Amino acid sequence: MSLLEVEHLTKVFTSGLIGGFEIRAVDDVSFTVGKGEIVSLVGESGSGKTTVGKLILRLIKPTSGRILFEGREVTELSKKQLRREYYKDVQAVFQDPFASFNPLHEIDRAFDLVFRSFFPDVGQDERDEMINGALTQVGLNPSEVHGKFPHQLSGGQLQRILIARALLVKPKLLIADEAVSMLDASTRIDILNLLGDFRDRYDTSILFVTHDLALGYYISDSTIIMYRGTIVEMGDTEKVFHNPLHPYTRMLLESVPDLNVKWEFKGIEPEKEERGIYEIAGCRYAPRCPKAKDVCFKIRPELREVEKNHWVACHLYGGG
Ligand SMILES: Nc1ncnc2c1ncn2[C@@H]1O[C@H](COP(=O)(O)OP(=O)(O)OP(=O)(O)O)[C@@H](O)[C@H]1O
Repeated sequence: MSLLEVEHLTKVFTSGLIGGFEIRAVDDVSFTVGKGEIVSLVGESGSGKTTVGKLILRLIKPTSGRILFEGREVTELSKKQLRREYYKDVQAVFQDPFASFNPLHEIDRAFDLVFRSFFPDVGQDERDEMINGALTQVGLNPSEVHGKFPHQLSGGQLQRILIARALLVKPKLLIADEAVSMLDASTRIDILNLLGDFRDRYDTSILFVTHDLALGYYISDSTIIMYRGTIVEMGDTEKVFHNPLHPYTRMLLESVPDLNVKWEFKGIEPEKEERGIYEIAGCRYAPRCPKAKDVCFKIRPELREVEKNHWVACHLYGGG
């Protein structure tokens, strides 16, 4: 049994009040995260990555489908079970560290809820020791953090504090949603290394949500490529990156800026029409796909295992 099993997960939002249309932000998505596995969820803006993370965290409810954590249905947990049990096992770090702190409170207050919820019996000395240990582990000097307000620290420092807080709980699963996107390149690598180190030490599983292919490749064992709410390709990271099969994955990989290539103006792509995309019965990528055939617009291709631990949803690979 995997630590996390996501089965046929679907989330439909209604957009706009008058003449509103439905957005199938997550559409029949299934995947697993094993114990100690780092899985990247990759896709461009609007592909549904954050919605998947929010559904797993039970911040929103699915329209249909199941989320099993250690075999237990997450959608059926009560608020009390979520607070007391689930969030002890599943923690998250989001993109914008500034948004996660109250600007009027000293940084130290950020740890209050963790201690109230998960370590209510810990005394002040032990609490200080735990916090200082966690801060040191993420490369911070505790004396430079205590008593400070958020505006007195950099984005990188704040993000490290949030990671320290999440890891203090020693969760079984960490959802890192664009957790390093706002950081400069060297801090970013430090934090990625920290996450990898934490996985090695505590066997923590990580769902690493990113639009950045290079970061996903660097950190993850498995990769899931999403396009407009659907999984188009997934499997061992090495296989997905070195033998990409779906035309969308190939296009994404070809779009990664190369240090040897200079910018050249090629015109501005017109904005994509959301409404049309969600009404396509077949592959959502068909309108953009240079290889699309008639069947691609009509029938949704199923994910097929094309080699061991490598799945692709594309009619070019018999995905009908
Ligand atoms: N609460 C909501 N109400 C209506 N539509 C929503 C809501 N949340 C997300 N969506 C829509 O669902 C789709 C998927 O959004 P989501 O934030 O999951 O994508 P994403 O891949 O995480 O993108 P980004 O990288 O830009 O955060 C988008 O079209 C978005 O506009």
